[in-house]
Amino acid sequence: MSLLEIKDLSVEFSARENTVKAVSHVFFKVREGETLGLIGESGSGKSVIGLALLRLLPANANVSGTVLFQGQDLFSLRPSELRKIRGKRISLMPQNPAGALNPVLKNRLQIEEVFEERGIDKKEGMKKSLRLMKKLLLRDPEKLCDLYPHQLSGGMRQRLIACMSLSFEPELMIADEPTKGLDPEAKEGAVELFTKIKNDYGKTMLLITHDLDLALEVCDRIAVMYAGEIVELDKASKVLNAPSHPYTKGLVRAQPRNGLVPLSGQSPSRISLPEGCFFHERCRYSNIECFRKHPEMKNHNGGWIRCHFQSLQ
Ligand SMILES: Nc1ncnc2c1ncn2[C@@H]1O[C@H](COP(=O)(O)OP(=O)(O)OP(=O)(O)O)[C@@H](O)[C@H]1O
Ligand code: NI
Repeated sequence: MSLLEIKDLSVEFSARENTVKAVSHVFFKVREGETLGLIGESGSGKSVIGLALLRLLPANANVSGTVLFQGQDLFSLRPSELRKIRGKRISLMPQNPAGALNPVLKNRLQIEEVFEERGIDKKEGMKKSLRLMKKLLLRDPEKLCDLYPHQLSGGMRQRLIACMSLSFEPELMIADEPTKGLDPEAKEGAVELFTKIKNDYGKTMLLITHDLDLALEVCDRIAVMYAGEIVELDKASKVLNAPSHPYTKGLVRAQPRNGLVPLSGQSPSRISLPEGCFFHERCRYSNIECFRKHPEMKNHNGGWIRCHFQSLQ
């Protein structure tokens, strides 16, 4: 069964006299126990999806579509009902973990405060967090709790936040750019961390990342975003080792291990998107049809692709 189902999700931001189309007609399901990756270049709409489904976007965001969590429509919940889900049944590890911790509070107090805010006994919560910290590769967690956030490395901070999120036993974890700003060693640690969260705790995850190595190691399936829409969705190994969409091919070739061949050109303006395929200007296969007609998502070798010429690839 799908734990999360997103149907026709669109997000527009009104900014002065313009409208920015951040996310357009996104569909996907995340099955119980599955890790779905969201990849795509900066500005493609990944974080906005994570924030939209928890209704955490600012007031100038116009959101449409349906988000079902265990069959329950999150967009029709009252704020009090949503608060019971947010941070507890669905946890979000934000894009900037440093910003998620208060710099003047020792780690122990941060953890206790998070439990208090959610109406959970802080001593109980602390015990649970410490147990998780031991399991999730943090040495000497007691000592770590007596330090301030800035005394921890980026990787340690991330583990601390992961433990805090996991202690609420969320059914779904959303992690936004968990390896951003980490050094190579900490990045490897993050792969280990998320693999453990997935395998030992069987968590269902939505993993938003630029880090294709992390995505390949941890994700079961991957959705590739371009200019606010999904252009390819398939098993992780297929998307990253044998991509079908010309954009995904470019993204994979731009990886250091594949020669760092950059994808030329820029993604289109989100204020006036092209009529045809959003990728046509940068695509080496494009022709007149791509210029005129916006491609629909189609089945392709068991996955999904938004391209007029998938049969040629
Ligand atoms: N509050 C906002 N007001 C106006 N536009 C916004 C707002 N938040 C996001 N956007 C726009 O929405 C689009 C998608 O942004 P988003 O942050 O989801 O990208 P992303 O894929 O997460 O990028 P990155 O990889 O850099 O984190 C961008 O064009 C961005 O400028
Ligand atoms: Ni983002």
